[in-house]
Amino acid sequence: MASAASSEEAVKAAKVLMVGAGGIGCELLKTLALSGFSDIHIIDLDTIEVSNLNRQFLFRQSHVGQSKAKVARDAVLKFRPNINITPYHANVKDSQFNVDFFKQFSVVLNGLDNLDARRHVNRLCLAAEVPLVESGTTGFLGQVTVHVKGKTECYECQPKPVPKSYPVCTITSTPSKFVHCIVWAKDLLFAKLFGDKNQDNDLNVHSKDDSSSKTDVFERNVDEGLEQYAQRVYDHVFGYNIETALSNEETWKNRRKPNPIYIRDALPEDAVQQNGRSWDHKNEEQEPSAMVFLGLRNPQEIWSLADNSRVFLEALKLFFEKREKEIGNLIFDKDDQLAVEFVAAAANIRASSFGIPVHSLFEAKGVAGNIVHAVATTNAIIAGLIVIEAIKVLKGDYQNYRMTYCLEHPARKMLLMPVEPFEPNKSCYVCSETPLVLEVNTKTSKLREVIEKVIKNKLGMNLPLVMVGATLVFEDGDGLEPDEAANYALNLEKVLAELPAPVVNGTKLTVEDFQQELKCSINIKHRDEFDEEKEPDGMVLVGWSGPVDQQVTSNGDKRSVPSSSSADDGDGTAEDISAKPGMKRKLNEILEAKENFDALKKSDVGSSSAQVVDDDDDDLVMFDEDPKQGKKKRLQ
Ligand SMILES: Nc1ncnc2c1ncn2[C@@H]1O[C@H](COP(=O)(O)OP(=O)(O)OP(=O)(O)O)[C@@H](O)[C@H]1O
Ligand SMILES: [Zn+2]
Repeated sequence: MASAASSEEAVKAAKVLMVGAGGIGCELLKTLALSGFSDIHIIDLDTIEVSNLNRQFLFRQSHVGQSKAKVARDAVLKFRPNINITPYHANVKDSQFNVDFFKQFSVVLNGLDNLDARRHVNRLCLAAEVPLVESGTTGFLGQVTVHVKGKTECYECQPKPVPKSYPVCTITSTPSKFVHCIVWAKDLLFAKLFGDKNQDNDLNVHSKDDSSSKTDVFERNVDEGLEQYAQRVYDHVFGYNIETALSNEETWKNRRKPNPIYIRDALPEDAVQQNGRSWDHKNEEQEPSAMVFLGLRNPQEIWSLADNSRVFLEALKLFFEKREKEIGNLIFDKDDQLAVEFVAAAANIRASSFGIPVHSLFEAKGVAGNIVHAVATTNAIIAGLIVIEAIKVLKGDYQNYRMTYCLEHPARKMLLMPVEPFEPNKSCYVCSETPLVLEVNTKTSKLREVIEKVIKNKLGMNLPLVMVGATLVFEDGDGLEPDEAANYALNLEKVLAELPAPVVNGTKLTVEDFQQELKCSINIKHRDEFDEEKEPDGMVLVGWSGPVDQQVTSNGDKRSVPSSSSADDGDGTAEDISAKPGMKRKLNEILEAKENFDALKKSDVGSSSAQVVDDDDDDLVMFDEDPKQGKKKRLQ
């Protein structure tokens, strides 16, 4: 029992940092405490919500609104009063959690739900040389990976699958699946009516009366009653726009034609009767809901076209009546009841028009919010595996490190698929020193664009510093002298070739983020032209296929499984895995369970909510999980 004893010692001596006290985190904290860990620090930025209570069992109704990290600590101290748990109700990206902070820990354990925070922790762990055990779950799927500097790959060594996306024309003109109708309702119609009016939008906004003018039919006319306005929008998007689309016969040669739907067809009798109703003033406090107003109680019920039409009109009116101040700034949020009602109803009416099966509000919400319902048992299994790997890490037992996948369909009676970890990727810019290559038009692109599009967005740096040779051309962050700040602000607006130290073909840039202690070199390659559709940034990081376009976010960090990470060809086969450098072949047998493997490949394991899985070959981004990020969209 020598190794058991040493495990015990390792556990006792360990000082552990847990990041995230959500679904996985609650299970993890409990398991750590019950396994003998006695010095645990927890960071979580969030407070407890009612929707957490079904699986984050350290929390109770009375804790709603309180810090997750603090309540989790108190709950565990009740059954392990003699251990030390230090909570931080804070963002792990805060500057207090710098490299020195990370250095005090023996191991870091992630129970996060987004790519941004995961990348940040990865970088700090590398800089502090502290091992990281990463994890993620999506419904029945889960995974745990071990990242030890120099021994295994880092979290960013392999690209993560980008979120599922759809060609714009499928969304605007030829939907064939319910998800296409949802994306239309959410990213086009909802955004047009309630979001930023200045954003590009592919909805046809001109009516037949004034198709030559610039008037936008979505603008409410002065003196136009709300009911009249709502009906006009309805008729435009479900009637007129469909008729216009039908006039292009080519489109429908090999497709089923849609039916235009006008309000008079959907609600022949009572369309006008809706006029003049007023909100129940006694219930002024309640969240406005078209469903509640219309007496539709069951979100799992499939509504008729008439009911969907009523919900559509009512929700639109309620936005104007009750939430007018927000109009112009709204971004679809799956937790916004009225927004979900509007999007569900609009998607269903569009689906009816295109002969696509309609769905309940509950199902529509799941699709619109990219929700995969979290499974408490998966979280518990994953938390157990994290502790197992953490103990190996503490003992330095690196021969036995495993990344483990929790599968949806047990194969050969196996629920878990352990895989030997990959070696570090020699061309990973995060954990190796391989320079990146940036193709850019140095005569037209400004420094600001390179910093925003490449250094911050793609490379994930928060407070970058940019050097051209030995000349500092930009620095971010507090503490700059006013003249320095002014100088950098000037540089930002200069094109690369005109910077004080000119950036031209062959120049080497050094970019650095002190907070993340990450430094990398970028070799500049001048290129005159870029394809607007395929290369919308107007610059390309050559060979870079990392988690670039991951708006993924709010909740949707995407972890990759071994195969999908290699050539990004989406063909996840056992061969792909075994061929991966550093990968041992002994798991081929297990990998024959292709059903499991495909499930893993498609489902982007890594968070409690994931992209909608779709089998189209489209690769255009329409989804966006992080409301702070702009919508990504490219035409094919
Ligand atoms: N940057 C961050 N710093 C600290 N904690 C974070 C950060 N990003 C995410 N978290 C925390 O990670 C946890 C992830 O847990 P989980 O996936 O269960 O999400 P959740 O928000 O609790 O649930 P859901 O999103 O399903 O409603 C959350 O508690 C969240 O607050
Ligand atoms: Zn790496």
